[in-house]
Amino acid sequence: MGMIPVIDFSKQDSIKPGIHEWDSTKLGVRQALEEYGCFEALFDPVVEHRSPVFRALEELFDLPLQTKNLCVSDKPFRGYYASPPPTSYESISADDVHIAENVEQLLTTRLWPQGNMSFSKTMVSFAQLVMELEKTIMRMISESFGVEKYVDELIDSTNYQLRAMKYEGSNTSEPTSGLVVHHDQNMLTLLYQNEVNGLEIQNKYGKWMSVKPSPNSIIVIIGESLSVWLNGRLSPPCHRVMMTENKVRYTIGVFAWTKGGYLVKAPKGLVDDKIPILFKPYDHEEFLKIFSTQLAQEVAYDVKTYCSI
Ligand SMILES: O=C(O)CCC(=O)C(=O)O
Ligand SMILES: [Fe+2]
Repeated sequence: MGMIPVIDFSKQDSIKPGIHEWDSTKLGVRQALEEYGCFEALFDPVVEHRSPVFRALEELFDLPLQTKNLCVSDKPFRGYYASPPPTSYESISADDVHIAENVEQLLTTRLWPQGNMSFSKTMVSFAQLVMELEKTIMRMISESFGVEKYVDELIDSTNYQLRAMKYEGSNTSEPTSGLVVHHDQNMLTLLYQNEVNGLEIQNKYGKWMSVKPSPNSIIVIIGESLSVWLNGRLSPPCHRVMMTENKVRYTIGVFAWTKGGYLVKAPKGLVDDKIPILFKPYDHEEFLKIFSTQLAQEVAYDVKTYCSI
C-alpha cells in the first residue's frame, strides 16, 4: 500500500511568501495535489493542542443524546448528526468559526447552558491554527497556478466549518465501515485525528492507501469546489473510513467553502482557447441545499453535476 506525500510546514521559513523554502514547499503542494489530491502536512504547532482537543471531543460526545440533539439542524452538515446503524458515526459542527463567538453560540451555550470556557477556548485556538495553515496552502495553490491575484477575495469569502467526528471501533474481526466512499464537495478539508487510524484514500489507479498520520500532522484533502475554481485542474480523491480496531476514533476537521452570495468561478488566467470555461459560476450554499435533498434520497450528486456546462 502506498503512502500519501508528506510536506513539512513546520519551519517558519516555509510559510512566508517570497522565501526560497516557500517556493519549494509550494512546488511540493502542487505535485502532491496533482498526483493524489491530498497530502500529509507536518505542522509541529498542532502538537500542543493534541491532548486538550481530544479530551474536549470525548467530553463533547459523552454528553447525553438528548443534549447533543439540541444541536440538530435541518441544514446539511450543520449541528449534530448520527448515522443510522450499522455504521456508528457521529458529528457535531459549527460554522464560521473564524468568528470565535460562533463556537460559543453554536455549540457551547447550547450544550452547556452554564458555560464551558475551557471547551470553547480549546476549539477556538485549534481552529485558528488550522485556518492559518489553510490560508497558507490556498496561497500556495493559487500562486502555483498564477492566480494569486484572486486569492484574498476567495479567503475573505470563506466559511470555515469546524466538525468534530466520532467513529465507534469495530467489534468484529472484519473491518467495518465508518464513512462510505465519497469525495469532498468543499474547497479544502484539513483533518486531525487521534491515534486510531481508519482513513483510506484512493489513488488514481484505484488503489486504497491507508493514512497513518503522525501526532504532528494534518491531512489535507481537496474538494470539488476547488477543482471548479481551478477550471478543472486538480481532482478531489475518493476516500472512506474503515474501522479495524476496537477503539474509538476521533477526528476534528476544518472544512473550507465559500459563503452564500459568493460565486465560485475560474479566474481569467485559467480560461483560454485550449481550456474553455468548464463550469457555470455557482454559489456553494445554494448547491448545499440541493445536495442535502439528493443525499436524503440517496442520490449521488456533486458540485460538478450542479454547475457543469
Ligand atoms: O474522519 C476522517 O478521517 C475522514 C472524514 C471525512 O472524510 C469527511 O468528513 O469528509
Ligand atoms: Fe471526506
